[in-house]
Amino acid sequence: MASSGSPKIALITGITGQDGSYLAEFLISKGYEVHGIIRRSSSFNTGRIQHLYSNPASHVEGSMKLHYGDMTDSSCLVQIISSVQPREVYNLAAQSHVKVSFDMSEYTAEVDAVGTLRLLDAIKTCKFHHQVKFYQASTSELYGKVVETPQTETTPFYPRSPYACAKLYAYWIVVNYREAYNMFACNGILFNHESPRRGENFVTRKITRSVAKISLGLMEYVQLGNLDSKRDWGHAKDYVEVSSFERIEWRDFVHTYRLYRDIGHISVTKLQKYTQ
Ligand SMILES: C[C@H]1O[C@H](OP(=O)(O)OP(=O)(O)OC[C@H]2O[C@@H](n3cnc4c(=O)[nH]c(N)nc43)[C@H](O)[C@@H]2O)[C@@H](O)[C@@H](O)C1=O
Repeated sequence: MASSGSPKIALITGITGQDGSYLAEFLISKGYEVHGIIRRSSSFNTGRIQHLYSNPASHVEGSMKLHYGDMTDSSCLVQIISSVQPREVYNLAAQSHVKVSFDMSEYTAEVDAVGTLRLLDAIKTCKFHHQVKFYQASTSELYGKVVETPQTETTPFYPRSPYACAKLYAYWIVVNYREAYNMFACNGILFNHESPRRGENFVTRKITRSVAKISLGLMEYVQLGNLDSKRDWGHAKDYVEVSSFERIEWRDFVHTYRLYRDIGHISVTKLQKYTQ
C-alpha cells in the first residue's frame, strides 16, 4: 500500500484514447504513477501516449505503465487491480462512436455497460472499494431527446442510441455501487469535447481532415450526414482536468460546474461524491 510519501497511483482504462492520453499527461505532471490498460492489437495503438514513454524508441516506460487487458475480460481486470493497487480509477474505455453503436450494439453494451460493472466488481473483489476513488466517463448522450434546455444534473435522461443506453446502465451501476457499498464513485457527464487527438471518424476531425485534403487538391468535396445536429463543444484537455480527482480535491465540484456554465458552456460535469 502506498505510504503518504509515495506517488499517488492511478489506473486509466482507455488510456490510448483522446481523453485517456490527456488525463495521463495531466496526472503524470502532478507526480502520479499512472497505469493504463491497453488492448492487444497487431499494430501499435499507442500513438497518443507515445511521448509519455521515457524512451519512445524502445517503449521504455517512465511514470506510465501499461497492462494488456480488456473490458470484456473480468479475470484480467481483477489481476490488474490487485497488482497495481490504484487509489484512483478512471474508466474512460468505451466503444465511443454513436453511429457504430447501431452496427455493433451488443459489443457496445458488453464494453460500455457490462465492462463498467466488471471494473467495479474487480475493485470490490480485491476489497479495494473503500480506498479507491472511481470516475466514470459518462456522456451528454444520456439526455438524447432532450427534455429541457440547458440540461442540468436533474434533467431526466432519454437515451437514443445503443451507445447511450449502454452508458445509462454504466451511470446507474456507478450510483448503485456508491449507495450499496459506500464507494467513492462518480459520474462525469461530459458534453462533446474535441482536440487534435480526436478520432478521425468523429465529425470534427472528418471535416478538418477533409478541408486540408481539399485545399491540397486531394479531394473535391466532403460528404456529411445529418446537418441539423447541434452540439456543445469544449477542449478535451480542459474537460479531463476538471474530471480528475486532483482537481476535485481542491475545488468544490458544483462550483466548477457553475463556472463552466457561467462562462458559456452548457456542459454539465456531474461528480457525485458519496455522502456519509
Ligand atoms: C458526447 C458524445 O460525443 C460524441 O458523439 P457524437 O456527438 O455522435 O460525435 P460526432 O462528432 O461523430 O457527431 C456529431 C454530430 O454530427 C453528425 N454528423 C453529421 N455528419 C456526420 C458525418 O459525416 N460523420 C460523423 N461522425 N458525424 C456526422 C452526427 O450524426 C452527430 O449528430 C462521442 O464522443 C460520444 O462518445 C459521446 O459521448
